[in-house]
Amino acid sequence: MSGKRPAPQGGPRQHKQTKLDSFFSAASRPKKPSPAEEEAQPGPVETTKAQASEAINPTQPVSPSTNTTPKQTPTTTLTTSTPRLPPTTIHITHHTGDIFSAPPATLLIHACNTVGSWGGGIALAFRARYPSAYGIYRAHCLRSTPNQLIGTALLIPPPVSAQGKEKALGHYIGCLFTSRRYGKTRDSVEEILAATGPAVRELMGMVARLEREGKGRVGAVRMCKINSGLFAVPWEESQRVVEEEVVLGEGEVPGCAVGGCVEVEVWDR
Ligand SMILES: Nc1ncnc2c1ncn2[C@@H]1O[C@H](COP(=O)(O)OP(=O)(O)OC[C@H]2O[C@H](OP(=O)(O)O)[C@H](O)[C@@H]2O)[C@@H](O)[C@H]1O
Repeated sequence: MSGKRPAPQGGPRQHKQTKLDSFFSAASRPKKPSPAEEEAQPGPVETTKAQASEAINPTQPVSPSTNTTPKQTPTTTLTTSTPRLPPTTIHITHHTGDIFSAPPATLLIHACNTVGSWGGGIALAFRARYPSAYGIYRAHCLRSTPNQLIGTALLIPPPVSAQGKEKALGHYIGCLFTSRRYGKTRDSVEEILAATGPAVRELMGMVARLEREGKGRVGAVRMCKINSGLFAVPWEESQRVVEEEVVLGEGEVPGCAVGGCVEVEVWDR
């Protein structure tokens, strides 16, 4: 079940980004090689960082290939005073209840491994409720390597033609690839946190792109306490990364943002 993988190394990436570091970090991530040609999946959407693979069905994905993330430019530009669009950040509010009770068009976010398993924790609940989304997630994982997926995201719009129940829920599913594997071979806390910021940022950019292209509209964003269960990362640390290290630039801001802020409702039972 679990892939064999050496125990997490003791020297994970340093993790003390500033907002500006974070602002540019995602854009500098290595791009995936050319996208594998893919069979049309029955489910809706998918995307990886540099995967230009769209074309799954009418709901269409959000390909990051035309992502509008700021181009990687010499770091010297960081200090220029050229006015940019004011950055947008994420603000978390806490709620008690069932995350799945969300109205249609809500984006539900959870953390995932990169090997294609929704086998435990809230992922298992996602799998039961959104079987076609699980199929898309799994196929997506099988087309890429853990190192290609880590720190990326997958946005799965509600199915247009799948089973009635899942379609009726009308939820967007947001997968954050925050650990390469799961169980005992999951990534270290530091690695998971280092992957969380870029994955959240990419997901927000995917939503923005989807909306810009007229392919959908996210009304609200809900998230579980990502990484805090089976991945064993204290919730406060993930919260800090999401609120302090994710800075959205031009083209990365979902339409539900208000006043330079995207509200992410964190739901816990
Ligand atoms: N049914 C339910 N309804 C509502 N809330 C539920 C719930 N079950 C748990 N929660 C809460 O949801 C938060 C996150 O806790 P989780 O342990 O789920 O996720 P995580 O982000 O730490 O880890 C990700 C890996 O867990 C999975 O399982 P596998 O690796 O496949 O085995 C994935 O696939 C990944 O790999 C915690 O606040 C839990 O209290």
